[in-house]
Amino acid sequence: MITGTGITKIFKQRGGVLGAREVPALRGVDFAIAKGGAVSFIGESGSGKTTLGRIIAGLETHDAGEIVIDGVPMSSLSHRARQPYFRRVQLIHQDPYSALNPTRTIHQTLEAPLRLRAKQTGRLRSWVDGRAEELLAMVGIDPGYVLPRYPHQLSGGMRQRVVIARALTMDPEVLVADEAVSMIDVSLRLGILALLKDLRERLGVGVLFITHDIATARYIGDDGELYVLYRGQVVERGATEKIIADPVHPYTQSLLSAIPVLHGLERPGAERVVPREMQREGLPDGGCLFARRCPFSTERCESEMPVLGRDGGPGAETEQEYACFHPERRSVIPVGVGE
Ligand SMILES: Nc1ncnc2c1ncn2[C@@H]1O[C@H](COP(=O)(O)OP(=O)(O)OP(=O)(O)O)[C@@H](O)[C@H]1O
Repeated sequence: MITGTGITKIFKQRGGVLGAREVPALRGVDFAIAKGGAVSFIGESGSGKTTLGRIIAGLETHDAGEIVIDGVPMSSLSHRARQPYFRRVQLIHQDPYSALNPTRTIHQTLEAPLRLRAKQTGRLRSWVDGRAEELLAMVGIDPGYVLPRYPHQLSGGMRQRVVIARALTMDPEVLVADEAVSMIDVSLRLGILALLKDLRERLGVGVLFITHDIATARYIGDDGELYVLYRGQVVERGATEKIIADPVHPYTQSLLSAIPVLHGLERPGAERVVPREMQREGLPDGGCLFARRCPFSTERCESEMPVLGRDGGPGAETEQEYACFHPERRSVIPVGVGE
């Protein structure tokens, strides 16, 4: 189990004439990823998804908050002592082209981490080659074909499978898949998503899926949890299917309204939420982060920041949380014709 409480990250960007400026990438994010669970973080570009994934994988520091892995708060450990914990979280890079060293064969790519793993777990070195073959077979590629080859000799889809196999060398509990299919050919995407789903079922490995695309979040974690991030804040959280069917936050509703309708098969939902153009000047200070774009915002939204709250109170049957003063369910998703 991996949990985060109040995860906050502020980047200092060197500005032009105005000097350095602080960019809050994450504003007190709470999350929990259970073993074998599927959690998706969704949000538009700049919402803080990648930063959060990197923090969870131990590749980025945070300014406030706590990450707890298997009951151990990471802040209580030295940098060195944290490493075995962060080994349990492996990041799958979105770009399979730059993620693999072009000068190494796939055999060499897998051999190095497997040797380390053999040492850590007291196995013989002879275990390494067999394990490399096993992992490649597990991700659906022929070891005999792939092992002697260099990355440039493989398709994007195959490379992404090798990247996943490499992540599995460390026996992770959680795979962080950051836009894992965005850079590979559309025709190969479903195969990679199906593989991640399969690994969840077969190995019980948890998947943290980071995406701007609600359809992929739905595919990978239809039984999981969805977190909707907007400008570093979780604005809605709950069971993926529930949020997709019944979004409450206007930002989530606007994301779902943007899903294209399949002509002849679907018709648009009864309502559509279209965000207003963002005005650069006068960004809300202290108010709801979405207020200036929200078609339903009121004076209160401009001056007070809503916090994530539970629907129906503690113990409510469905646990859906949202940060909005004017929650209203709107049926925005396309519905099948004849339903
Ligand atoms: N190394 C960095 N230095 C300064 N600012 C950064 C850095 N990394 C991210 N940011 C800023 O932090 C905010 C969140 O970025 P992040 O990449 O986490 O968002 P994202 O939701 O993953 O976006 P995308 O989908 O475009 O990758 C953005 O405003 C970004 O400009």
